[in-house]
Amino acid sequence: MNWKEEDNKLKKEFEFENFKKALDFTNKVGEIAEAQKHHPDIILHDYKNVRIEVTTHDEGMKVTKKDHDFAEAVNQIT
Ligand SMILES: C[C@H](O)[C@H](O)[C@H]1CNC2=NC(N)=NC(=O)C2=N1
Repeated sequence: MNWKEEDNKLKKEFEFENFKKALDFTNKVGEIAEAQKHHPDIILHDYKNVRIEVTTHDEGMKVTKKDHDFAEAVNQIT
């Protein structure tokens, strides 16, 4: 599935084989966030699932091109 837009956020759920892979992915997402200076909420839950949610705080919590660019960069590492 691609990213869903809900509550003024882009959201996507990822499932991995195990906790280590989920954590590694989480760290890679963090690198992208730092590189783009655009930071998501990253929820690692049920030991092997990661939910990413992103919105643009500087625009009053609205979805902008920055969020779409961020989502595309995350898609590239999955
Ligand atoms: C100065 C700094 O780059 C800005 O405050 C950045 C930080 N990371 C950010 N992350 C997100 N999701 N939205 C923002 O508006 C935002 N602004």
